[in-house]
Amino acid sequence: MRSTSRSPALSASSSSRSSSTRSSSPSPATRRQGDSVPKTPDTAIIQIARNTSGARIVLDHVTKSYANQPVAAVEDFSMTAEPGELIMFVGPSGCGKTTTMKMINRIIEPTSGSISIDGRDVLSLNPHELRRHIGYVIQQIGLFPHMTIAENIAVVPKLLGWSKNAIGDRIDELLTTVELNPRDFAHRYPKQLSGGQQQRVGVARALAADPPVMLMDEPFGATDPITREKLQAEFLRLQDSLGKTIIFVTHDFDEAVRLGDRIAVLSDRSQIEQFDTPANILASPANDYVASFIGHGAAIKRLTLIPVTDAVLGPVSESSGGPITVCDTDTLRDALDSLVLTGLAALTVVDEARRPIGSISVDRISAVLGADVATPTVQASRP
Ligand SMILES: Nc1ncnc2c1ncn2[C@@H]1O[C@H](COP(=O)(O)OP(=O)(O)OP(=O)(O)O)[C@@H](O)[C@H]1O
Repeated sequence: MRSTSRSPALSASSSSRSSSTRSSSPSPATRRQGDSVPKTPDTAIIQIARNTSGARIVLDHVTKSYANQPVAAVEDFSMTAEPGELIMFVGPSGCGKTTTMKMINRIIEPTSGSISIDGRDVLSLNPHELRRHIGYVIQQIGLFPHMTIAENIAVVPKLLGWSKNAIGDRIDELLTTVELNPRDFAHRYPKQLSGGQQQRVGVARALAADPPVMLMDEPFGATDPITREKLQAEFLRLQDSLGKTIIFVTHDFDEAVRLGDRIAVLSDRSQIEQFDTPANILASPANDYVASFIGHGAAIKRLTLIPVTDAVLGPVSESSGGPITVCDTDTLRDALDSLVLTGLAALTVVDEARRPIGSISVDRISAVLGADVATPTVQASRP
């Protein structure tokens, strides 16, 4: 099931889930609709929110059984996301990815098990407050159509009682961060933006209160492949500087490989088939299920993760010395693309100052993947 189009603010204000006080809170099963919402934020939430550069999330034996369903949607799920990690949930439709993720900000309440953020039991916190401090981005974006872009981004900071000036500064900063000029975009309405631009605003809005945790449910799924790739690249740059702890749900294994620090490959009821780095999963799938999920082209996918300098480079004399070169910051996949496109046997690898440091060929790329290819053992000269 895909997420609803509720924004963090909307889900906070329209949710019928109850609030509860810390430590003495009832279990999820006994929380009642209509419990009062504390006016002042819970101190535990303030402490979580203070840690803006990423929090540790622990899910411990979490199960979710929906009413009248014969089997659990999520069964006995345990996982730890370290501070600043970008964890990808990948699995087929209906396997429980979204349910698992939505239990972290309590849009969905677990049936049993515990979830903590930086050691604080999420299930004992006020869910409305909690959601204001967890960024949430979804495929359907969920921008409020009757609000300008600036007003959309301002929703959560307003709820948190920020001053007008602080909110204005934050809007400018965030729009600039997601590469939308505030002067051009702040006063437009969502329908006056392209899908990709709206998605950027969705990310900006989720970041508004500088949350330590972001939950992202197929955020780029509705965009065309070119926009999607651009949004992914921007998002990676952003995450490099922000270092949030992110749980990111996707159907797309290639997206998981491209973005994730670690990937959880899930099967029915959110059973973890493998939880590891993209490189390790591609190199050693844990079982047939994971291998079939990776699909064809595992070798090519692995090349996208390996820098060209991991190959034993040949002497520069092996390459044509022509104008087409490969940078030492490129991946082996980039090098392979260039070799295929030029039809050359080898290409020169250059450093940042464009000085030749060696050459790369298809054989040398294959050797990195463990293929038994005889390549001369001349080491590249490196400055
Ligand atoms: N509110 C609900 N009531 C009953 N069953 C539900 C509800 N929400 C989800 N389910 C069921 O729980 C299972 C997991 O759903 P979930 O949306 O978490 O899967 P998913 O992996 O995110 O799927 P998709 O990739 O298609 O979004 C599915 O079998 C789904 O039909």
